Amino acid sequence: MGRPAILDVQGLEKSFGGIKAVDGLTFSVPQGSITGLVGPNGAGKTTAFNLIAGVLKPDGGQIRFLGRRIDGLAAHQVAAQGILRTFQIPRGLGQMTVLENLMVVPLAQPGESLWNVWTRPGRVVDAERSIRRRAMEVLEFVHLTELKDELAAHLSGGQKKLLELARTLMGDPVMILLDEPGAGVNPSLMRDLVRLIGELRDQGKTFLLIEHDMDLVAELCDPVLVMHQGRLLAQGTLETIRTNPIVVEAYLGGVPTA
Ligand SMILES: Nc1ncnc2c1ncn2[C@@H]1O[C@H](COP(=O)(O)OP(=O)(O)OP(=O)(O)O)[C@@H](O)[C@H]1O
Repeated sequence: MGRPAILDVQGLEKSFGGIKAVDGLTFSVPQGSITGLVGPNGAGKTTAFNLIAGVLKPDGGQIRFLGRRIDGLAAHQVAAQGILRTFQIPRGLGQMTVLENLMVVPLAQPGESLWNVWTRPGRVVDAERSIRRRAMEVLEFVHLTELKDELAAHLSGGQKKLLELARTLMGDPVMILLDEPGAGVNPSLMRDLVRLIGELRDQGKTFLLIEHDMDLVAELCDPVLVMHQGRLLAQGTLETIRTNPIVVEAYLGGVPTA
């Protein structure tokens, strides 16, 4: 018996003009897993992520999270259900400190409503204090406390990846979608990132991650889902998919011949 699915995707479809980026995609993500989503360039991985996260609306198909339909919900509604995806730190936030980057994560906070500012200022101050406390806890967890006053733009590639993960943790997600966590990360920070993802999984969180670095996939992911031309081509452990001739063919087809 496999682990129960936390996320279930059925027949998902998305076209851009004449291009079927996601074309009948069906897969599920086991609860408590670190599931890898791999595939050659243009396979549709990023589009699939954006459909799950509510950044894009599907043309067809269904997405269920913990048994409830989430396809077609807006990103903030998907986030409220417990799914958060990492985004590159937007350029504007580069000029804010690491701590501020966490404090401005849009959470449903009473301070957001002007009505509360006028009628219950004390509550707003309390909310800000608790956001700050939470941000400091998250920074401690990802080992960025010492850099809390540094501008985000000054961080290294790996530190930015930690900050991206930290921003999702502000919302205490059930499931985290990680977009190429290994890209541009030096080996020592990579160890930190791998350890943190493992710890968060041990705390009960589920991960779905897009990654091109197969060493990182080998270390972290089980199962691994292979996408090709908008569909699921194969799934299993990395060892089984690596030696699967259909997968090898798909990857070779995607590599330009020099
Ligand atoms: N906004 C868009 N408008 C038009 N075409 C798009 C758009 N987004 C993606 N596509 C196309 O959809 C297909 C799938 O792209 P997608 O970025 O999802 O693939 P991917 O597997 O994430 O690729 P990579 O590994 O290179 O990031 C590609 O042919 C791409 O050119």
